[in-house]
Amino acid sequence: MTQQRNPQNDRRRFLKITSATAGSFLILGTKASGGIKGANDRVRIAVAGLNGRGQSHLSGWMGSENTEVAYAIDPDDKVLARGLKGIESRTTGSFNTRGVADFREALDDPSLDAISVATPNHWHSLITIRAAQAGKHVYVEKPMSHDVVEGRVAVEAQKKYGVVVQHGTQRRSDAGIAGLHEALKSGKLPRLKIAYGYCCKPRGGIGNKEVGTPPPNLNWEMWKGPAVIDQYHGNYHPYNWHWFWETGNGDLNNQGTHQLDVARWAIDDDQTHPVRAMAIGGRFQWDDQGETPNTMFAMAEYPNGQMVFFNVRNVNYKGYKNQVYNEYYLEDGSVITGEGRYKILRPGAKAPEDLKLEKGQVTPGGNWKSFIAAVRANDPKMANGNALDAHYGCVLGHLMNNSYRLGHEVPFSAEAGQFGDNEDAQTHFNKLHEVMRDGVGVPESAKYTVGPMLNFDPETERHTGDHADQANVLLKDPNNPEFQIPTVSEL
Ligand SMILES: NC(=O)C1=CN([C@@H]2O[C@H](COP(=O)(O)OP(=O)(O)OC[C@H]3O[C@@H](n4cnc5c(N)ncnc54)[C@H](OP(=O)(O)O)[C@@H]3O)[C@@H](O)[C@H]2O)C=CC1
Ligand SMILES: O=C1CO[C@H](CO)[C@@H](O)[C@@H]1O
Repeated sequence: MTQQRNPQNDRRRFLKITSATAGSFLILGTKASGGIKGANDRVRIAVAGLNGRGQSHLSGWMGSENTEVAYAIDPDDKVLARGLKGIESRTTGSFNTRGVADFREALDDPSLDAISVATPNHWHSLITIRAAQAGKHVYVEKPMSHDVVEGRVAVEAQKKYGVVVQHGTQRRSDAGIAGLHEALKSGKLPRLKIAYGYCCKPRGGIGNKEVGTPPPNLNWEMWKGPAVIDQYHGNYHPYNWHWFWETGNGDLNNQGTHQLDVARWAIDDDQTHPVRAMAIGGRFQWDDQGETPNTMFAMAEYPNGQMVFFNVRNVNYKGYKNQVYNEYYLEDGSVITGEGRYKILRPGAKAPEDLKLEKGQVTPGGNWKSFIAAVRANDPKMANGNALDAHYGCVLGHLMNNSYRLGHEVPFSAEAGQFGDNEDAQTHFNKLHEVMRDGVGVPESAKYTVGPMLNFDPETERHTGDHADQANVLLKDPNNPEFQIPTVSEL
């Protein structure tokens, strides 16, 4: 996937894409409607990935003023045709949307302003990087990166080409959450000790599917892209790619990316990455093909001593408690809960009290309209959840996952956690363990996977110390030759 700079494009340094994809391009189109009606400042956006979240992207852009979906992109003929039909019926033919299997074709169009990415995770950084090089603004779904190294390249590409990159962490557009974090950082509230994220939503196993040949409607090379996958099986798509390491990041960096990002956002502004991270968990009860854990307790520590704790719990059971939110443990012993409408339980108090806070600073309009406003203003600073914040939030999860992936099995017991002298971590892990033992009914014969405490250097973005050699391998996925992530110096 080689690209060369085209100096003729002054506005966005459009890059001509020189390499062709394997296989032929599929070009479809919605019914032409007598031409584009919008004024010159109409934002023309491409949507990549049309199956699930891509539908929300389409609705978001269709609900934004003077914005046209110029391209619909999907490597699956059937999904693409269905997507185009939906666009046509929702816009009564007023868009002139082109359907393509290969995003590079959209990036090749000088009249395109932006691309929104709702593909599986292994594509997010590469499309972001190539779009930035082509001078296109990017709305990229969470997690912006599938590994640590590609996330950094995406950050540098955004900086170099000056495009807007907004991360699909829509809580970044919530002025209520921004207000709480501003209050925590300004000293109006007691100092934050632990930012705790929960991703506890019930899910089920995915069974086992035989390896075989991809269906004829799927351009498998374009689906795989940068991910090295030995053999196709039907469990990769749609959606269940989340539970395989080469394409997904488990629920920690799936649903959990939202809560990881909120937790990291609450940490002091001068902190970038944690210096230590570890995780313990397992894939309990489901006898299936999935690789990522359905249960996890993880912790990370920043250079200033502030911590992030995280809890993933997906195994359903009678009495399941849904927890998809954040909590804030403060140094004076207070605990803040609630999202948007916060309550604080102060030490010694019998009940929590309402926390009345000023709204914080965000670009207004919610996640979709704020992005369009930033694109129209050509101002990357207006992004609610910019590339750098996206990187820091995603890396937090990647480091926890790295620890888990290097873990060893120990008996399923409350003593399994190895948190040094961190009593808070032991207390919170014990709560998870009790739910898994008493609620879910995980048998004593089961095993936890306990990851090592990994050290990380926030400057070099490399693991250091014990286990560094193995952990550094996990910082960068292998890529297929045609879809290599460029290095920063190649940008
Ligand atoms: N912010 C939010 O609240 C949410 C965010 N998301 C994020 O959105 C992303 C998509 O998730 P979801 O829709 O659930 O996943 P799906 O698997 O349902 O959809 C992904 C789509 O992308 C297509 N695709 C694969 N490769 C490419 C490519 N190279 N170019 C264009 N399209 C491609 C897939 O093709 P095929 O049909 O062949 O599989 C599929 O249609 C994820 O990263 C997820 O984290 C998801 C839900 C909510
Ligand atoms: O299951 C899901 C629904 O909510 C999440 C919100 O981002 C998705 O990413 C996830 O795949």
